[in-house]
Amino acid sequence: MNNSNHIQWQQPLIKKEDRERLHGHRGVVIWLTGLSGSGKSTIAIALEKALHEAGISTFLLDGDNIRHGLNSDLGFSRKDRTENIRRIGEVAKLFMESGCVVLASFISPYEADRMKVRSLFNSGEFIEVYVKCSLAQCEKRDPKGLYKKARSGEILTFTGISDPYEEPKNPEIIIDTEALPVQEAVRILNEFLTEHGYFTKPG
Ligand SMILES: Nc1ncnc2c1ncn2[C@@H]1O[C@H](COP(=O)(O)OS(=O)(=O)O)[C@@H](OP(=O)(O)O)[C@H]1O
Ligand SMILES: Nc1ncnc2c1ncn2[C@@H]1O[C@H](COP(=O)(O)OP(=O)(O)O)[C@@H](O)[C@H]1O
Repeated sequence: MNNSNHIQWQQPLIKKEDRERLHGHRGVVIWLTGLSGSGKSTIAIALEKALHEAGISTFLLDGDNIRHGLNSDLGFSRKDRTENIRRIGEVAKLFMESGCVVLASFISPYEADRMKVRSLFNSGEFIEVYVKCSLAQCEKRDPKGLYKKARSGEILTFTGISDPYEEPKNPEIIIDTEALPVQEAVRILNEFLTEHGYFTKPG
């Protein structure tokens, strides 16, 4: 039953801007989308380390990990992927509002689902990063042996093989991991955040 008619929004005294002042930087979501094996987790983990060492409050949300807990009831049908991304979008927003730099690493294969997540945020709070890598290269890397299983039919509806991946239409950043080493991707993302004022102490 939907009880939303009987729920009222509570207005807290402490706002996002107050928490950002405490952290000394802005809250933001860096949303990494791309094929399995494109390098999303590798880049997110390396970026988080660099930011943490620079004194930035971070939180990493990663596909495999979230699917062990919060989203353990979801599979890989179109409907479940959409619900997966919807819930993660809400979680990312909570962490962003806590004043953290959120690194969200999910295949998130559907443009409409990513756009819905984006619509939860104000301008500048959501940065979409397309971690670009050809299917051939992802399959060559196959870090978890999943492409092999997808080709043999052991895994059904596998992104890129038997399920779609829709390339982002207007991502803020494209990182081509066939051309750039991990540390260069980290440098580019760090530079973007610095140049756009995310690390300056909010007034
Ligand atoms: N069928 C199928 N298709 C794609 N991926 C699969 C599948 N089955 C399991 N896995 C593993 O689950 C990880 C992707 O989870 P996500 O939550 O990021 O997927 S999605 O955004 O809901 O499409 C994905 O992680 P990454 O390889 O890091 O992308 C895989 O390890
Ligand atoms: N330039 C690069 N950027 C990111 N990962 C790379 C790069 N070159 C090679 N790799 C390798 O590709 C694999 C990417 O795996 P992973 O980060 O788990 O991808 P995803 O999270 O997108 O599934 C890792 O084994 C990583 O070491």
